[in-house]
Amino acid sequence: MLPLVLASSSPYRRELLARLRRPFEWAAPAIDESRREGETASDMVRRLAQEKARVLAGRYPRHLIIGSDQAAVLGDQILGKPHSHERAHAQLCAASGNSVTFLTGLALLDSERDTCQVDCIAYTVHFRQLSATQIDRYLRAEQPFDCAGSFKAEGLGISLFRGTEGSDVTSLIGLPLIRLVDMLQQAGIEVP
Ligand SMILES: C[n+]1cn([C@@H]2O[C@H](COP(=O)(O)OP(=O)(O)OP(=O)(O)O)[C@@H](O)[C@H]2O)c2nc(N)[nH]c(=O)c21
Repeated sequence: MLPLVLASSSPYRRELLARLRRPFEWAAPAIDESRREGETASDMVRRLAQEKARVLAGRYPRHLIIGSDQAAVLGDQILGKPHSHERAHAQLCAASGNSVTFLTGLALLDSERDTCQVDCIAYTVHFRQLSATQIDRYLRAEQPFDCAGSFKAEGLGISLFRGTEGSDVTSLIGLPLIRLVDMLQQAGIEVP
């Protein structure tokens, strides 16, 4: 059975993968994450998930490598990680009263056979009407500045939601575990 590698710098993806109780190594994939002209958000996250896995194939040549990438789509905007209070505030102001769809690309690369399974999972969040004061209070309490969309759904972020739609909340948090279990099974790894 090939050893498992998570191609990610995200602590949240590591926490999610640990739920499956299989040993794994992780390494940060250094790739250019910019969107190509004319590329849809779902094509982009599928491509970037694969690139994150493939960039580590030289270092892990007989492994199953997991890559993932997320984009938050609000109308014609793509919301990335805010990295600051000001940008997070702007993202949540734009999301207030609206719906944001999180597209999460997932790739499982068998670097020995050079075969790759790829998918994109959608999860939609409907936001409450939020005042500037509520947004400030939330951001000071949770500081979700390394999270696309500027919240942590597993934490206080839930208080910002009017409702959600989607089949796997782990895809919202960053790594779609239900689909990943299918892919691992396809690659010969049984979970549980
Ligand atoms: C909506 N949401 C997004 N994120 C994080 O936002 C980031 C999306 O950004 P990314 O897909 O570009 O990944 P990142 O650059 O962090 O890591 P990489 O794998 O090395 O490329 C991921 O780290 C997600 O885990 C979230 N993290 C948590 N804990 N909770 C959430 O609700 C949540």
